Amino acid sequence: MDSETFFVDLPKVELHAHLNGSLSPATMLQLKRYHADSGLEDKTNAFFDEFQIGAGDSRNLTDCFQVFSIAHSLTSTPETLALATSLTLQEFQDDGCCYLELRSTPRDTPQMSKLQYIETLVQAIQKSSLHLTMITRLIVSINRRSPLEEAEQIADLAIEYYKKYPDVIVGIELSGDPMAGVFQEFVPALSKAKEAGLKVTLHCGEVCNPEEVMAMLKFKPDRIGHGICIHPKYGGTEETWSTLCKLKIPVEVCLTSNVNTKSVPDYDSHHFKLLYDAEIPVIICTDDKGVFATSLSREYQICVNTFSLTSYQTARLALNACQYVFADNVRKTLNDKLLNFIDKNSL
Ligand SMILES: CNc1ncnc2c1ncn2[C@@H]1O[C@H](COP(=O)(O)O)[C@@H](O)[C@H]1O
Repeated sequence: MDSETFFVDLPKVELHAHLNGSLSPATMLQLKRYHADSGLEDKTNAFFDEFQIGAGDSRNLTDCFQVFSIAHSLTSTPETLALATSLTLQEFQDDGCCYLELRSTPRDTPQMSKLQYIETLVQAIQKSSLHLTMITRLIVSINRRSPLEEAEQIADLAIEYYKKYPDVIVGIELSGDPMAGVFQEFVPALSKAKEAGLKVTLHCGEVCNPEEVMAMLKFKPDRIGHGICIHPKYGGTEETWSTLCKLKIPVEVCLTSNVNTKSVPDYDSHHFKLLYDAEIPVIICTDDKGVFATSLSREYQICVNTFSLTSYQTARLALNACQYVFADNVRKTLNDKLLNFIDKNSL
């Protein structure tokens, strides 16, 4: 088996993928075509080529948050949102993903309410599950820029939909520009969701803010995203690092996203190695595969090549990731799939 095939064939779980950042150029083109065919206004023409942030791009993490509005303008009706979701799910499956936790921020648009946004995603996921082998679950996102009433509203909707569709909705998360908003103010909304049974993941340490990192770790989320500025070498403190080492909260690691937004200088100096060596659970993820022109199999390949992991270590990485999926009832199925792959390939 050549190495590229190995990384695609390896059954992988994707636990950190923002829907509107995951739209591939092919999906965006289909959405544009849909707009043209149905007479919907397409405001993206002038900006379409600006969507991807590549390796040599001069844009940074702050600039990155502006590009999402390009995708947003193509997913503002229930039909386009459903189309974007089903095309994206198909792409993850084609890349060898066997379980996906898709995340997205419900938003009001002239054509749909937040409630319709969640309903549309749930329906699109359920419909796709009829022909896909990949299992998909949904994490509802709260944007750090949201006013508190909106965060509360989203938490209430997440709880309502979790009760209605417990086999689709599994968690809630906090994301968006890390320079905006104050974590503590979102704690009541997140706690309410947690008490109702939803799992919680937080974007944590994407920029240097040790006080916030401490508050987030003390909140004891089920997972954290990125976890860059936690070790003192990366803008954290002894306290933030020792707390993470003690709590061993699993970290969703997004290599290319961090390199392309210049949150870390290059792959070699990515904090994956520190986390891995400290035996903190790490899950390789894409973040925004469309924006950063990547795929889950490519992220595994980059990780393995950068840190010289053996095929056995690679398979263990994918196997361990299964333990941290929010849908407890599919863990065994995923585990068995990986063990089968390891066995079949004599790893
Ligand atoms: C690069 N690192 C990141 N850090 C923080 N938040 C991010 C992000 N990448 C994406 N998002 C969040 O996901 C939204 C787009 O998908 P949805 O409209 O929700 O599907 C962005 O607007 C931002 O809030």
